[in-house]
Amino acid sequence: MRIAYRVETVRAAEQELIARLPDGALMQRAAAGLAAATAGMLGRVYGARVVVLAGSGDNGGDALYAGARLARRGAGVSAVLLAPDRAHPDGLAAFLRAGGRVADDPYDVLAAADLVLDGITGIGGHGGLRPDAVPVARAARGSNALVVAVDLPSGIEADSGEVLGEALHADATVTFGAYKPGLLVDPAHAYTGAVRLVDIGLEPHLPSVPDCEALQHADVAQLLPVPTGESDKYRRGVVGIVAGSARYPGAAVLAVAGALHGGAGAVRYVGPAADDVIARFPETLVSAGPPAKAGRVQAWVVGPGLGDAPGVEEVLAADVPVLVDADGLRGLDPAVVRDRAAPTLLTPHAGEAAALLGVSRAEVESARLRSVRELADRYGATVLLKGSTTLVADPGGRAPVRVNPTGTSWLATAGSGDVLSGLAGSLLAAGLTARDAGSVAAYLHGLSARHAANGAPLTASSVASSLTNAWRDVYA
Ligand SMILES: NC(=O)C1=CN([C@@H]2O[C@H](COP(=O)(O)OP(=O)(O)OC[C@H]3O[C@@H](n4cnc5c(N)ncnc54)[C@H](O)[C@@H]3O)[C@@H](O)[C@H]2O)[C@@H](O)CC1
Ligand SMILES: [K+]
Repeated sequence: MRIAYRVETVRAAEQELIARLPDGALMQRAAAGLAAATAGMLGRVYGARVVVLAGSGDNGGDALYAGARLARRGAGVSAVLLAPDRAHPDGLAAFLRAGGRVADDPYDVLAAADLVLDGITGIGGHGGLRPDAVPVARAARGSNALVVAVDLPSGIEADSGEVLGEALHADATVTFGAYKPGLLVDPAHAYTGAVRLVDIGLEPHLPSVPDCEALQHADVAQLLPVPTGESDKYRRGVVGIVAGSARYPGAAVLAVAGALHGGAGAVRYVGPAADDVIARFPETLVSAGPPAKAGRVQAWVVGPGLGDAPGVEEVLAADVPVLVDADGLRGLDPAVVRDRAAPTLLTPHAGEAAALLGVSRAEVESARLRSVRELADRYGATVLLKGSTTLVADPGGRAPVRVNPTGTSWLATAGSGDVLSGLAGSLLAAGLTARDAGSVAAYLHGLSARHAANGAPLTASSVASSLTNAWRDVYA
């Protein structure tokens, strides 16, 4: 599991740790880790041209101390001080002692740099880069140098993953002590490049429950339902799919395809696309009547391609977990969802989430963490917000928000959400909690898309059929 903590928590842990260490020791740990990681990226340190962008806080201090270490190893290191009279005094002194130089002209040194250390702001920065830092950041990004963010890319919001102004797009980020939510969640995540965590001994001082977490292969392998000797198709769980319409029969087929790959013992389909579903997947149990008459299921999926057809409230009246997606989300009444005793999982994309929250789509996309938490609270339900970094939140902030790390932009294709809903519904029927079902489904779905795309456009059908490989991948 990759876990992330908000700034307040990181600072509290740092204070505890600092109290037990000699003055400045923690910053030295950070700088040593940063210099080692940077040296690895450079390959050859001796003779390399490094530029340190140093802001006025401790983030600049980290960068200056790391610059000093690189200078001692023979790199030519120049510092661009964004606030010359407020630069970290001890860091700057160490930097100068090691042979580092303060640049007369930032643009000259940046044009010739092999590597730039971005120490403008770290966890103390808010509101995007200040106007005077913007041209320097742009020149760094416009050069041929590798840009390495110190702790986090300057200009992003560490806690929320928002980018409120301009930020410096890094090729890699070296972060200290713990991941921060903004390193995992878009849009900020898109600025980080590969993220490396440097251990500074913070872990024992951090609480056991983080703010965000991202599953890894091993976590998913543990959560996936595996049949045992006593299993039969009913004990493995039956998932019911209420989807499709005369206009959108394909959504039914894709949701069923996802469900068949999700580990439930059987898939029931209820709706007008039964012929299409059977033609493609003869193993599906189909029925034309209302959901209540379809036979027992352990979870329902309702919504993909449903159009204006009714049926959502009827499904929500069932006493089993229900996943509501797509058309099923339109005008969904929070009171109806809140009154349910069994779990509910809502799976909106940004546009659907915006409609439910009564805000613009852009607002949801720029503040994904806040939006998913707000929706979960409003509906008293687990919410999976689809997108570049899919998020899964439980209501009441009880559990860390899950951030899916496997997404790929190739997934932005028609029908891929239908596959996801069937897959997650199948996992619900197999007995996973809404939060686990949603996050495991998002993980497999992203992995499957990477298999299916392999560097070229994919189709939703191929995402469904590659799910088998994604499962194997996770177990391997
Ligand atoms: N507390 C500690 O012991 C440790 C802190 N560390 C480093 O310290 C950093 C936090 O240091 P600080 O709390 O001093 O904060 P930062 O260095 O992140 O930034 C604060 C400074 O930046 C200015 N600033 C704020 N927003 C800005 C903006 N948008 N544009 C330009 N300037 C802006 C502020 O006026 C302030 O002077 C961490 O990110 C990490 O790099 C590490 O050395 C590990 C140990
Ligand atoms: K930074």
